Amino acid sequence: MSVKITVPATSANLGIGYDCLGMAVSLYSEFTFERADELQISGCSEKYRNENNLVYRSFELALAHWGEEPFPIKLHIDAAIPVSRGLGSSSTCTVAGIMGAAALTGRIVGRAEAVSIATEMEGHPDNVAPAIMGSLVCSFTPQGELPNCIRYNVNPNLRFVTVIPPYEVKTEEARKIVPQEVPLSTAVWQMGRISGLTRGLESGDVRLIAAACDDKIQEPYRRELIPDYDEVREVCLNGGAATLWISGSGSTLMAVTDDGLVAESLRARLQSMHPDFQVHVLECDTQGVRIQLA
Ligand SMILES: Nc1ncnc2c1ncn2[C@@H]1O[C@H](COP(=O)(O)OP(=O)(O)O)[C@@H](O)[C@H]1O
Ligand SMILES: N[C@@H](CCOP(=O)(O)O)C(=O)O
Repeated sequence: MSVKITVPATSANLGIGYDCLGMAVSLYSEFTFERADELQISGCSEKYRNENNLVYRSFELALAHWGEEPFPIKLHIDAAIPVSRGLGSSSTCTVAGIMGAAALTGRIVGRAEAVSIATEMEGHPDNVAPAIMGSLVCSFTPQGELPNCIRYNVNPNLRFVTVIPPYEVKTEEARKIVPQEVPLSTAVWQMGRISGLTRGLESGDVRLIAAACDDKIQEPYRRELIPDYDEVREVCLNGGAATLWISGSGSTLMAVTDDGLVAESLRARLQSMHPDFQVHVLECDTQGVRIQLA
């Protein structure tokens, strides 16, 4: 028996919601698992074809949670989501490993448990929660409890113009430049805007989305890691997008519009300016991780 796990890309933070907001989007990576006599990994770069592969480490972690011994697998990865661009490639690996372990051992794993194990692996729930649950998710973890995940619908008229530069930004490095403490005034600034952004994404009110998207915690520091930030932002805002945020820790930039024509025009313009970038018009993914037995 083989099992195919499909996991959506995720845009974490959405600018204002550092480490607590994330949204699943319509770009996917696929992971096919079957039992084998020895570990075999294909479809990814050579450096990941070993037992340190994040998918396999997450597979082992999930088995350990359930008191099961690890066993070798044949794993094939078909990833449309590029690595270290702020679209949650690491979360796709983590989520796939957990769901692959459940499927191959015949275990039913609920979304809450999957989010909890995945958060242990990732360190923060903002990518893994929407990758598992779909849609827009706000997560927080009360002391000593499992993560609480609040799922919001996203207005289907919204389009996310996703601009992926050819260079990486490693999340680990991008976390180091975010100040560990903020003044009270910054905390207050962020709180109101997080509420405004979730309501704006639900209702499709792009004016509210634009007003709320003004982060002071991480974007002012991380934009320095993305040489094309200023130019892409200007093109998107002048071209009719409501706002733009750094997706996750970058390097991807994501502009928001409720006008499909604006989205397509921006995609064409940015792609012709930067043939070496990937530029997609994405929608919110409402389903999250999918499992198919073959
Ligand atoms: N196909 C893959 N196989 C194994 N590990 C992967 C794969 N894709 C991504 N990863 C892991 O995810 C890491 C990238 O994570 P990160 O820097 O957080 O960026 P991202 O925004 O893409 O999640 C890689 O260094 C690697 O450890
Ligand atoms: N909240 C995290 C999100 C990182 O997302 P990624 O897709 O860049 O891995 C952060 O901002 O560090």
